[in-house]
Amino acid sequence: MSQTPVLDLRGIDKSFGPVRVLQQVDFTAYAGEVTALVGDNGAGKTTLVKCIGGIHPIDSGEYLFDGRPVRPGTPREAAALGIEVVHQDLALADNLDIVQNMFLGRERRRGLLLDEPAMEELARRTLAELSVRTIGSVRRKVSELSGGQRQTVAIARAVLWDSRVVVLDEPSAALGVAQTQQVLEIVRRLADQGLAVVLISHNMNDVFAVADRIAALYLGRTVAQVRAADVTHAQVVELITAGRSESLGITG
Ligand SMILES: Nc1ncnc2c1ncn2[C@@H]1O[C@H](COP(=O)(O)OP(=O)(O)OP(=O)(O)O)[C@@H](O)[C@H]1O
Repeated sequence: MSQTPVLDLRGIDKSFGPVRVLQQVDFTAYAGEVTALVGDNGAGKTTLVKCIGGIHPIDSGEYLFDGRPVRPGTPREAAALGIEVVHQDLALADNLDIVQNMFLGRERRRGLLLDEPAMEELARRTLAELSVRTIGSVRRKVSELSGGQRQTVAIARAVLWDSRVVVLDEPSAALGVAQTQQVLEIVRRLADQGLAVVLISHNMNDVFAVADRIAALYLGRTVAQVRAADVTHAQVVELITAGRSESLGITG
């Protein structure tokens, strides 16, 4: 494909002290596609995502955004590029309402005052574009929401800012079947709206339900970047657990 990836990381190394967590990792993600990032516990998925999102500086390697070299050094710098990460803990403030959470730290102001009507309207519109079902009033406290609704608010907060890339770290980890389904529908919709979506998941059903591409890490190394349509569940499980899939001709 001749299309330039939105995210293109090449030969990324990252160590914490003596521990080499990422070694020569390659990772690409394209606009309009869901790229699943898979790997066993400790494979380095979260670390890679934190490098992408500006939380961890990479030690070496190339980081291209729209084909241009970048080095986001903080989440704010990543956000300025249009990269948003929804972390596993969601980082929502329970005692605040949905609007306050969505604009936390990036509030809209009119003069000295907060522009509540504008924030409310934008929150409502963004949620309506995403939500499978209604989430109720945007003035509900986040503590009142279900797990799926909380995930929806966290995703809505991430896409509020003309984002180009949204990274979701295990969005369905704590959800039941119906809520997982809703979140997956949102994930698909984000890609259909033209975002590059990166989805970390351990659940092969979720991966195959929404992913266009699959990138597999094994012990901190990239072992495959493939189209989901070109591989089977069994092959991906083999990549995750053994770092190779004989039938793909990858030697690991
Ligand atoms: N700040 C840190 N200091 C030292 N080691 C770290 C640090 N962060 C992560 N690691 C180590 O790096 C390795 C990769 O961790 P990471 O959380 O990226 O894996 P993961 O693939 O996201 O795993 P999981 O699926 O369990 O979340 C692990 O061995 C972990 O102990």
